[in-house]
Amino acid sequence: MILGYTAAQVRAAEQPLLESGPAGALMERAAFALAVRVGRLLRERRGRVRGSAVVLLVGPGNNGGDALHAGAELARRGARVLAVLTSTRAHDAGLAALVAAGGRVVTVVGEDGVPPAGAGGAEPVWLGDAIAEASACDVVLDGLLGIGARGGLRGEAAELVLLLAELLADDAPGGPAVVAVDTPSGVGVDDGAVAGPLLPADLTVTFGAAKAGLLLPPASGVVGQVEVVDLGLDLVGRTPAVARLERDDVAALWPVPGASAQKYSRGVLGVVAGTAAYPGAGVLTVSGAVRGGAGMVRYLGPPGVTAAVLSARPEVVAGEGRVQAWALGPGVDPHDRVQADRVRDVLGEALVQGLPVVVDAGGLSLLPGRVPPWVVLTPHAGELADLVSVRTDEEVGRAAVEAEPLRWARRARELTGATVLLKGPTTVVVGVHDAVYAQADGPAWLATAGSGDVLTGLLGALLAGRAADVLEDPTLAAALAAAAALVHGRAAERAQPGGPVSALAVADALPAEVAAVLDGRGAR
Ligand SMILES: NC(=O)C1=CN([C@@H]2O[C@H](COP(=O)(O)OP(=O)(O)OC[C@H]3O[C@@H](n4cnc5c(N)ncnc54)[C@H](OP(=O)(O)O)[C@@H]3O)[C@@H](O)[C@H]2O)[C@@H](O)CC1
Ligand SMILES: Nc1ncnc2c1ncn2[C@@H]1O[C@H](COP(=O)(O)OP(=O)(O)O)[C@@H](O)[C@H]1O
Ligand SMILES: [K+]
Repeated sequence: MILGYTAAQVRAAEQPLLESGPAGALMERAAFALAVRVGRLLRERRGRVRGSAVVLLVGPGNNGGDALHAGAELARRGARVLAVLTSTRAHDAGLAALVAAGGRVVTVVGEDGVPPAGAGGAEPVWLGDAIAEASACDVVLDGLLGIGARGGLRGEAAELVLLLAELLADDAPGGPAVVAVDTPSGVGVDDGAVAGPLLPADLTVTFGAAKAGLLLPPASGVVGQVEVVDLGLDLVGRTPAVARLERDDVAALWPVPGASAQKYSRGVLGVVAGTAAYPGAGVLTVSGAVRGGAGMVRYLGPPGVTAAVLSARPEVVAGEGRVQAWALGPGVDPHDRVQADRVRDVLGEALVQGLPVVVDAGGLSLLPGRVPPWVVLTPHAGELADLVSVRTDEEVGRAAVEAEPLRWARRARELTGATVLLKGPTTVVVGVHDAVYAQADGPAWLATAGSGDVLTGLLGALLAGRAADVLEDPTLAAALAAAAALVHGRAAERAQPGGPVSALAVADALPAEVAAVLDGRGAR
């Protein structure tokens, strides 16, 4: 599990180490680890460190200090290192170390070509020249802002990043790798907000612990691979702001049949999905459930859709009967009276009986005022925007939700009482006690019609398999939702690595992905 902490939590955990060790020791350790990692990257790209070109983008604080010290280490190993200062202040010891190691320092600040005070006599250069150097080097280190950032980048740093990011986005492969120092500069360290220009990173080397903003969307889309440098911070007892499950965590959550299992004990899922207008949603939802490992699936819907469901998945049983959980709503047009009433009735009954339920798509507008946390909503951004807008006098649009997914997922949880899984490139789950998960497991190919229906069925199967546990401990609902998002995302990659997938292909890849997750755990 990767845990993400706030800037304040990391600073508090650093404090005892800063007080007990010699001045600058922590930064030197951080910078040395950064240099080792960048050295590895340079060897992968150029065969060796000596002779390679590294450009440091340096801001006013300790984040710039990290970049300068790492640059000094790389210069000692023979790299050609250029530091570009974007502020009138820069970390003194870092500057001195870089200069002593043979690095060059330029500044893009200063009026009329006069170098700024306190920048070690840096040579003034035009912004365009600094950008040309950065775009032609092997690795750019983004050390403009770290956990001291307040809001997005401003001033010369913002201009530099805007233009460089545009240039690198347009460039064919072969441009520099971008390594973010601690965080891509200017991201919301605690909330993953993106306000202003950013340099998307290939790799983020983060110090002490992952910062929450690196895991949360939209920033999670620009961090590249995240590597945590262990600085020995003691974070025990501090509740992380966000968690990201990995395969081992999911293995521990997944219901595995014991030797004496039978289909009913494994969990029966009831599905109400699909209408004459959207029959495929019924097929995809039951496919997610059957392929995801439900003990049994019961389907309720119009005769035409039932026929399609049974022809695609003969394992399904049509009609009513006892279930341990429900999956409701994919392909349900709220104007289709019969199927909409069925969703309402089933939901009402499930709430009375106290059964876990997944509610998706058309089912979201049929939800009563308040529901318990073992009801899991699975909207995409547009559906969540509608849900909030209908229940408040706030006029929320899809773009607003995409800009601040966690904020709006929390709002939806507050308004409904449900556990909320907000789908997107990074899927955010908010559950009981404000537990937050952020999963980024699927390729962008997963953004294809019907793939959300498969997730609904899969999560339904999971809730049915662990229904009693979820009711006893409702915090589990969010963890299971995050687990379903992981398996769903990885199944898409497994279905066609690096290429397009159809929703049904994602469902078909679920058994192999579940087996891979469980590999080594054994049956319990
Ligand atoms: N603690 C430790 O021992 C260790 C810390 N480490 C490293 O330190 C980093 C944190 O360093 P930090 O605290 O100096 O903050 P940092 O992010 O470099 O810059 C803040 C400065 O930028 C400015 N500024 C703020 N917002 C701005 C904006 N939007 N646009 C423009 N400017 C803005 C603001 O200046 P002000 O506006 O207040 O004058 C402020 O001075 C951390 O990420 C990690 O890399 C590691 O070495 C491990 C050991
Ligand atoms: N850019 C992306 N990268 C990875 N996964 C994505 C991306 N965009 C969407 N997804 C995932 O694809 C699925 C789409 O679901 P949804 O929007 O409900 O589609 P549908 O309603 O057609 O089934 C979700 O699981 C979502 O998390
Ligand atoms: K940075």
